[in-house]
Amino acid sequence: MKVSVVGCGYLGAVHAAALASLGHHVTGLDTDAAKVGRLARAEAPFHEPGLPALLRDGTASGRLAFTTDPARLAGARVHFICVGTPQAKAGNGADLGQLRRAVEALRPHLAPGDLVVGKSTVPVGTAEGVEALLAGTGAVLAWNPEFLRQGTAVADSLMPDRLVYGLPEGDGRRAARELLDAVYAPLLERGTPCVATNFATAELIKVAANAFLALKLSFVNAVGELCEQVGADVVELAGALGHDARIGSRYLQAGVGFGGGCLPKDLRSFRAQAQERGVQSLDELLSLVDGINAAARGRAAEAAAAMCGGEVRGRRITVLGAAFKPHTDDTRDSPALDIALQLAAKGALVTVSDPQAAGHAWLAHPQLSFQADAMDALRGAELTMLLTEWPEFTGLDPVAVAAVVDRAAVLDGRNALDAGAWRAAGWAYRGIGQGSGRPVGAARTAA
Ligand SMILES: NC(=O)C1=CN([C@@H]2O[C@H](COP(=O)(O)OP(=O)(O)OC[C@H]3O[C@@H](n4cnc5c(N)ncnc54)[C@H](O)[C@@H]3O)[C@@H](O)[C@H]2O)C=CC1
Ligand SMILES: O=C(O)[C@H]1O[C@H](OP(=O)(O)OP(=O)(O)OC[C@H]2O[C@@H](n3ccc(=O)[nH]c3=O)[C@H](O)[C@@H]2O)[C@H](O)[C@@H](O)[C@@H]1O
Repeated sequence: MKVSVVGCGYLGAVHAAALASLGHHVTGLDTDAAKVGRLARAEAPFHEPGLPALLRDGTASGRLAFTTDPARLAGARVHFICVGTPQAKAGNGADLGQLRRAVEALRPHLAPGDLVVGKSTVPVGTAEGVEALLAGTGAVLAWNPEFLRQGTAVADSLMPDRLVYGLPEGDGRRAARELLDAVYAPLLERGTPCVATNFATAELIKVAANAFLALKLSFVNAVGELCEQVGADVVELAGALGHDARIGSRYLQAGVGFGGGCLPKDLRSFRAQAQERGVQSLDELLSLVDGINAAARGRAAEAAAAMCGGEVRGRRITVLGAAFKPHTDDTRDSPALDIALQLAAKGALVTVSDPQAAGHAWLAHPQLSFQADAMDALRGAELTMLLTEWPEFTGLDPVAVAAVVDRAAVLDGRNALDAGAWRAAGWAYRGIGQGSGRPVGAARTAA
């Protein structure tokens, strides 16, 4: 089938390439000419494992093209809208400007019977507004939220846990369902569960899923704070909770909290939606989740000060990680960068290393020093902080690292290092939420 994808960022570029791999003819549209240029040359404009191969295959097959010209979307039967819905500059709500402009640009090129499919994450009620914008075109609207994670976006797109269809009331409902089923036929044939519902439920499923993940993370991080005070270990506690199938072990990795372009802004948008409709309990719950997450970053900065003897001013601190999580170059609302900036603001001499995100981060934050190579970044460090658990960092040899730092003290902000191995190599190791009873700040000088 001929389909279009409007907005080719972290979601849209992967969606376009994945649809081409399913056999569809895909044209991707973006307003960013540089991004379109790279995609048209089958180059991924950001780091996403598996995407370069998918782009190369799609381009070579002649089924994948990219453009900045909305007129080239005419003739496609299904149009996926994947533009950004960031947090508005003022308040917690989402900024829907990209969405409105994308629909307006697409509108003149729609034909009766076309299906427009919203994939962007939006506040409840948005689809109804988009439907009104499409009036007179003869096109039908559906909302099909996306659940992919950056870093595993290709696999998540091709093997999702479920599909959600928000379908219109009335005449267009059956046609919308049939077209979506045709687009996702290979996934449905494999037995992927599909939930077909109305617009409002589909919109809320998406934000509720992200808010629930955030809730789980803030829960374990708040419990971790108590663990630290009483000599308990949140890693062991979370492992034990995870054995209970009703709780599950995923999203219980305690540390410096969640970040990225979605969980934080979706949590706040959901809050704004609850607030607008007077659902105070949900508003307050989400506000606590957000507050606990912000506090986790502050506590990591405080722990760093404690490990430096109470004061970070003038101390050389190496931060391992700039991306909001491993396997992406995305630094949007990154806990690692936030903590690095908090420490730099207090006068620490911060050097950051990241296998993929250092370039982005350096452009935005010239007050931090960056080193591409982790060992170079660690040379002379008085405190090492692991804040993004890239395998390049968790696989570091603590003996080799101890030989290049000034003080062998490490704060493991993701509880991802082998604590026993680091301690055995002479390191003062501290994990977040791990109240081992060891005196904080008792860093041993490297041999
Ligand atoms: N990043 C992710 O892992 C996921 C994102 N989402 C949702 O998907 C949406 C997009 O997110 P990202 O891809 O992360 O954002 P992004 O900022 O990486 O991508 C948005 C793209 O849309 C383009 N754009 C803006 N206005 C446009 C217009 N009028 N016409 C054509 N292109 C336009 C931008 O240039 C940019 O390339 C958001 O609603 C997000 O919440 C949902 C699931 C996963
Ligand atoms: O709407 C979105 O954009 C996406 O948001 C998240 O995906 P993503 O932001 O790519 O990243 P996650 O893997 O969910 O991680 C989010 C944050 O939580 C942190 N995290 C995750 C898991 C964990 O156990 N502990 C933890 O601190 C990560 O380090 C990261 O900062 C959701 O997992 C996706 O389902 C959703 O589609």
